Amino acid sequence: MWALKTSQNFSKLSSSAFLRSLHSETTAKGIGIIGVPFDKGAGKVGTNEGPNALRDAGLIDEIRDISVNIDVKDYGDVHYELTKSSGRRINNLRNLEHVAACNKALAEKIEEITNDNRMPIALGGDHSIAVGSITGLRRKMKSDDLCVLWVDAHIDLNTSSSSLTGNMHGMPVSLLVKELRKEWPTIPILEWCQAQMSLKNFCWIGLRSTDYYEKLMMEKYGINYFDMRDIERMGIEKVVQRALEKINLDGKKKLHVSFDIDALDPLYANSTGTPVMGGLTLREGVFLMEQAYNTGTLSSLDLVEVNPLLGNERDVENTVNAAKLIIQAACGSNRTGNL
Ligand SMILES: NC(=[NH2+])NCCC[C@H](N)C(=O)O
Ligand SMILES: [Mn+2]
Ligand SMILES: [Mn+2]
Repeated sequence: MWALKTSQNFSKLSSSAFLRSLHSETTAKGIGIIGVPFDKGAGKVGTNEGPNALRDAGLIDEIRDISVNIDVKDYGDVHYELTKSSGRRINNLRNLEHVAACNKALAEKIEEITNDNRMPIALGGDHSIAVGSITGLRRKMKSDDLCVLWVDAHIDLNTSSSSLTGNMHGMPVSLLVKELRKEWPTIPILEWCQAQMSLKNFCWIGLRSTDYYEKLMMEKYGINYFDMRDIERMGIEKVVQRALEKINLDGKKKLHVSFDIDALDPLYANSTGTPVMGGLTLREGVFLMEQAYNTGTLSSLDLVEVNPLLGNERDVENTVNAAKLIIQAACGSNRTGNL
């Protein structure tokens, strides 16, 4: 009896020591959740309800449950104020003043979270929030230290003049990269966003809907992408490996994943504003994120475009659950259980 007790204690102790050592290698820091209740970049209302739908479904506690070593802090939601709003389109941009103000506030929050040595997870919100999220991350880095995996049905590369909708969730990448800076007029309220990334540090996975101008840009700049056909041909594992080789061959860069929930097939995530049939399965989405986590370079995440006002009750539940699984995978959750 005594012997049994001792050996139990011993194995308990050694396994938690083992876990600690594993974690200090992979996630040396905690996690910082920031809600971005924002829908002014989208054509439909409702993504502003995304962060609370995820919290109400137990996201924060479920991340805590992944492991005793996980330290999660919820930084609450981004708030912003408009000094004045014309309420009109400016340069074809819908709600520009809101997009500018919200993203400026978000960039500051992301900077604060990274200063606290935590991995920021931004809960959208529509995809325009990637502007603030990536700008905030980049503040403490050199131009080439960050690479981005953009998981999406869309490429979100429109500019103010090419966009057919004026919705800024279709434009975040073109605001972030230097190659497309000349395509933009000077917009003083966006001056804080410095467009210093290079397209060569981006790779897309899951594409199946691009506009004509976006396709032209893909050709012109030889953009890195793996569309649904590539996933069909190679399988998700190879696709993610190749994508990471393209943007982070030596593994020295930090990896940001910008995950638009519409990358998933509407079967799993129908509660989103611009669903496109023929997307990733939930298993592929989770596996992709597990691979990203396993590189040990994953340092931030956006999970965007969950819209609890769209679809029926079942759609909302599925979409929120899918988003939670993706986020948990980014935090090191293991599908066969965690110690
Ligand atoms: N983040 C998104 N869901 N983007 C959808 C963009 C759709 C379309 N390309 C547009 O510019 O409006
Ligand atoms: Mn999309
Ligand atoms: Mn998107």
